[in-house]
Amino acid sequence: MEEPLILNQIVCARVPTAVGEFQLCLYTNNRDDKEHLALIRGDVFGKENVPVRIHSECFTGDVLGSRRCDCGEQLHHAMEYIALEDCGVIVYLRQEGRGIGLMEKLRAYNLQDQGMDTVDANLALGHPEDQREYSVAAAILKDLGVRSVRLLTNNPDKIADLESRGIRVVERIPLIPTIYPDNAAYLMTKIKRMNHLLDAEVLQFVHSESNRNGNHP
Ligand SMILES: Nc1nc2c(ncn2[C@@H]2O[C@H](COP(=O)(O)OP(=O)(O)OP(=O)(O)O)[C@@H](O)[C@H]2O)c(=O)[nH]1
Ligand SMILES: [Zn+2]
Repeated sequence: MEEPLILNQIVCARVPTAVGEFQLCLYTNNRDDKEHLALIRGDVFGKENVPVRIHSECFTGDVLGSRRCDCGEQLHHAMEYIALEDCGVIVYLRQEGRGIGLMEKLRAYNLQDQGMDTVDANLALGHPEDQREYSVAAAILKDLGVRSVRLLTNNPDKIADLESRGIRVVERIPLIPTIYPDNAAYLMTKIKRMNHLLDAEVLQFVHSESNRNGNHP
């Protein structure tokens, strides 16, 4: 049986950003050697209906603004949303590349440039389509005293996983991506093969964009 998860909050520091000030708290745990993070606005302890984003690290999207995916935009939308509410948490999980790491994600990108979609590229490299789980995220939310969440996500598996770990998700807040020629096929795959909850209009737009650009997602 798996060892019980032990989580330690090591340090928190003030981070002023373009959308105001946050506290950034760093956690260690006994399951992996990653420094998982919580970016916190306001007093969330004991609160219900807290806006929460569980974000998986994407160096290319989050730092470089890559348009292969919608990660960078999702992170910034979540920060803006939480700033407007003046309350909320972004749990930043260091599970780069849906858990396969940056090296393998870059290999997967090369396979995608040869015509595979994001799911088949992972499978071709010997990885599951999604290697993530959210035990550390749930433990961080419990550590912060968050009682129920309004989750910023399009991923139904993330909601189910969190709920199975005792986090009450009272609402889903959709994240609507900007569609570019470089991410249209990728978004379509997320809708069709990963059950992501993107609106019908987005689906239609993705269709017309990918047809216009001759892509076949
Ligand atoms: N292996 C792999 N990982 C990717 C690819 N594109 C983005 N990622 C990673 O996918 C993770 C984000 O997952 P997404 O599928 O974009 O979104 P999600 O977290 O499942 O769902 P949302 O909450 O709606 O954002 C990050 O860790 C990215 O590094 C890809 O083509 N291949
Ligand atoms: Zn990304």
